[in-house]
Amino acid sequence: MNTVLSVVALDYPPEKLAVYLSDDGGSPVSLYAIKEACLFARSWVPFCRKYGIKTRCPEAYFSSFCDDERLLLLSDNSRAEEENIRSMYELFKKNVETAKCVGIEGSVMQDRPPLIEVIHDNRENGLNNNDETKIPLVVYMSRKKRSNYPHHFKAGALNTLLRVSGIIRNGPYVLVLDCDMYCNDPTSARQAMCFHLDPHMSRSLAFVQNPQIFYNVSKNDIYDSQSRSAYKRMWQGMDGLRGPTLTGTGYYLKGEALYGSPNQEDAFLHEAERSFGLSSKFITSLNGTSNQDTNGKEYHQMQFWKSLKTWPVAPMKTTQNGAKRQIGYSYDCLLESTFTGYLLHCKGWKSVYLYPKRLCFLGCATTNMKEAMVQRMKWSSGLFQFGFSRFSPLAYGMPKMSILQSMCYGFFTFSTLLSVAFLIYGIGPQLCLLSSIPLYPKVRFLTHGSWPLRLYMHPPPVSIYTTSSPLGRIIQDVVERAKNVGDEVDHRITIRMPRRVDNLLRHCKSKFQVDKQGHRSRKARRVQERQIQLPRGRNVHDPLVNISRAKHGICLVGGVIRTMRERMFGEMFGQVFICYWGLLLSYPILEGIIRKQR
Ligand SMILES: O=c1ccn([C@@H]2O[C@H](COP(=O)(O)OP(=O)(O)O[C@H]3O[C@H](CO)[C@@H](O)[C@H](O)[C@H]3O)[C@@H](O)[C@H]2O)c(=O)[nH]1
Ligand SMILES: [Mn+2]
Repeated sequence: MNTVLSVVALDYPPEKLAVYLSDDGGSPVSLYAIKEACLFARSWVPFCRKYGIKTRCPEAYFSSFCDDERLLLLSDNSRAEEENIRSMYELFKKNVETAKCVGIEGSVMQDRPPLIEVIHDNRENGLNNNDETKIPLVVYMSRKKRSNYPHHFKAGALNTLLRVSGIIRNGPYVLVLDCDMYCNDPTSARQAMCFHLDPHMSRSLAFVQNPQIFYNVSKNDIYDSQSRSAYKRMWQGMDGLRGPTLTGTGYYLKGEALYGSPNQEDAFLHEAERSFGLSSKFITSLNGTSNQDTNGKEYHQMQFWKSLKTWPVAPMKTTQNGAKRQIGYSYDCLLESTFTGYLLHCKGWKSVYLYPKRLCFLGCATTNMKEAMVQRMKWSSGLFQFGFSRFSPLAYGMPKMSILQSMCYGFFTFSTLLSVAFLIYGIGPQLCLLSSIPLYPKVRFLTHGSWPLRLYMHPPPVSIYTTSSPLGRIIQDVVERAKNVGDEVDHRITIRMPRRVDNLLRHCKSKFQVDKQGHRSRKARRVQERQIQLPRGRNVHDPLVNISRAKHGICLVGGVIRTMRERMFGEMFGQVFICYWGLLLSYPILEGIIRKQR
């Protein structure tokens, strides 16, 4: 509910804002929680507006992370008010946590009817409310589910949301936010609108993407949650082409982009019924005329869902030559966001990367190795499937976008194949060391692989030099990048490679797995994050990781003894180094395995 509260409090005219919660679990507790959250929001939002509070996610605001903000903003007089709000928040949390005790059903039914409920209607008391106390429209939605019927996971939920929101308020721009993220800057919508309303780019701009950054990443970031290579480099680079790809959360999308092509003068509305099906309400909303008063009762009725004609299969549009074309979020790939973003780029839409100093959105990263692996596996298998589908960037994408852009997409989708190279790289040099077969030129440093980059060490004088002189800073930057490459190589060998094997072992078929949702306790997460947390019980990765470590160790010891005996220091230097670093860098995983075995 913190996600909802943080967007309800966005610094944007409340009458132009509508917040929809899609509860794909269909849990009565969520419905109860959002009602309670709305009650709390009536005090929380005016409080935030009054004191210009930046962190409008209450859990974050009342945590120790925001001590400075609280001290800066609040004078002694307002302390009492803040205490009052805090106790209201605690009460809200307690009510939700104990909801099951007061008879609210906690279990989730597999087969269930759709439900939509307007939780807060900002028009019910007329439009003359005091702006300070007004909050936007809040709607709860849970779509129909049948256990024997595909629901298409998040893409299905998003398409239903698009239809529902199209009929209720029909906002032209949509912010998609996962339930494990929150809005960290109330001006985020205004920032995005600067791009969307810019006359130079608005006609072809489909979405403004924010990076997906997590608040609970420790200094070591052992699970690589920051995805630095993506958010700090690749997305910036793609911004110079047609823009970064869609990352699934924290983006402001122009709804129209999903239905038509850029620079099209509403042409997609001709013969709209043929194109979008028989929902007259939805057609009206596409014409931009639907802006109904929300009458809470109306949405309880099945009639509403009937009029909506929710898409059971991929939403289709019939083009002028009679061919069917998919619209909305695509169901062709489990990574619905990246894939839909790619299709938008293929149609000629552009995107923008927004990476402000104060991040607009913050999320909760995975907290143990199993979760991290499951998530990465979902991404890699989704991308792999996409790369080899008929929509492959190298076949379908190449004629529709620039070579550079299709190469970027090609890199995402085929980088899974690099694991084969890394597998060879992680076995070959070590075994050759053991058998005294030199692979690298005699200590010729900058010629092969990433191992020389890892030579970088950080003694104090080097640190002082690198931080105090401009040249030093450049060197430091280069070295940081080199280290990142090194980390990436190591990450591939130690984490991605076993994951691929695991993926293959698990019936060679991709499966969508949802991670544990919600915001985790920051403190608990920080403590955990210092050490790798391996899941309990036997895991298919353990033997692989153990074999890999044992091989590194044996090859290192055996290889060094042999090198010394045969006096081949120069020839074997590179291979000895690889073994040494391999062992050293995988220490956290070894530690995790040992701790788990104990
Ligand atoms: O059947 C489903 C499955 C998921 N979700 C929602 O989708 C979001 C993302 O799901 P999550 O399990 O958190 O996936 P992650 O791997 O953490 O998500 C990353 O990867 C997804 C693509 O698989 C992107 O869409 C996300 O934005 C990105 O954060 C969450 O809000 C879920 O509630 C649904 O609504 N219905
Ligand atoms: Mn998530």
